[in-house]
Amino acid sequence: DPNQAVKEFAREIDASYITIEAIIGGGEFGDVCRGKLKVLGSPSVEVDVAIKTLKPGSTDKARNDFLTEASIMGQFEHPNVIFLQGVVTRSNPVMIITEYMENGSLDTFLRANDGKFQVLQLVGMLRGIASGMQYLSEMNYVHRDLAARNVLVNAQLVCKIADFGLSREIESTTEGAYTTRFSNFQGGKIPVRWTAPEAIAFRKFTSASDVWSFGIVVWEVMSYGERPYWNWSNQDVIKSIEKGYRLPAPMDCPETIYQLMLDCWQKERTHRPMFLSIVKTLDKLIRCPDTLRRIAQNRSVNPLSSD
Ligand SMILES: NC(=O)c1cccc(Nc2nccc(Nc3c(Cl)ccc4c3OCO4)n2)c1
Repeated sequence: DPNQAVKEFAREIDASYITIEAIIGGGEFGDVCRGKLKVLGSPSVEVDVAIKTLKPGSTDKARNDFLTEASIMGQFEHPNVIFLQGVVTRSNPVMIITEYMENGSLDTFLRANDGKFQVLQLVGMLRGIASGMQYLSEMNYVHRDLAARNVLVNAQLVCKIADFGLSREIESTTEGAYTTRFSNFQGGKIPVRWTAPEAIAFRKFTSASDVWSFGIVVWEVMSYGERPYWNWSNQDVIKSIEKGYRLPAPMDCPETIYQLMLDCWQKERTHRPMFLSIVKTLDKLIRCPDTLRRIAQNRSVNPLSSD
């Protein structure tokens, strides 16, 4: 029962403890705002928070789907997973309150800062994402939609996994991130260019398919937010991957990081690394920066050409 779950895993916050300061984004259910939350027990102390509001007049199903994200988020506690402060459900609008991530979503942040970070900073972001995903996989949570757009960045460049729940933000364009392959989400709006072949073909979503998506996130980060497979159609992406094509190394990408991507994109899911080993690999590269000096060749071959 979604209402029971949100009571069990999410603290009820009185709306009088919340001050909304600005609208910073929008989503499927309503606005995303920046604001302040009075700290319980010390009302003169306030913390920065992000506030997701459910647009008034939403159906009970939309309310349940909206609050499912909070029920899931409320079960997690990890430095690389977005922290839930609580929910407002006893007054309108219904709200989800989380820690505030100053730099917003990772894809937008990277595009706005193209070329501005050292490789070591980019690898540090990836290490955080892998660590958050290792924790979620240990909690037996399969994300199904790991992508740079669903990772948030704070002022210290710490990356945290966000966007939990059954429903998914639905892209407006047909060729957006999500494509309908089945009638409802349990296989429905699939973000094809981030999704492992077995999950596309027969809905086999596992932590190993999340590892495939992580490989695409690595490519997105090293490409400063480039769109995976550029403007290719989703069908061309599926056909090319089936023929063995893989994304080329981004410009100036270390050989070891490109090899990690290729490992995550093994066709056989049992041959892909686990998140635990990915974190260890990234830790070794960060401890020995010389291993990041050798740059991968930036070659690309058109996979659909007849030859
Ligand atoms: N354009 C933006 O959305 C934006 C811009 C700048 C900073 C943030 N920052 C930001 N920080 C934390 C969370 C979110 N968004 C978010 C998510 Cl992803 C899931 C659930 C939830 C949220 O807020 C409250 O409940 N955002 C978001």
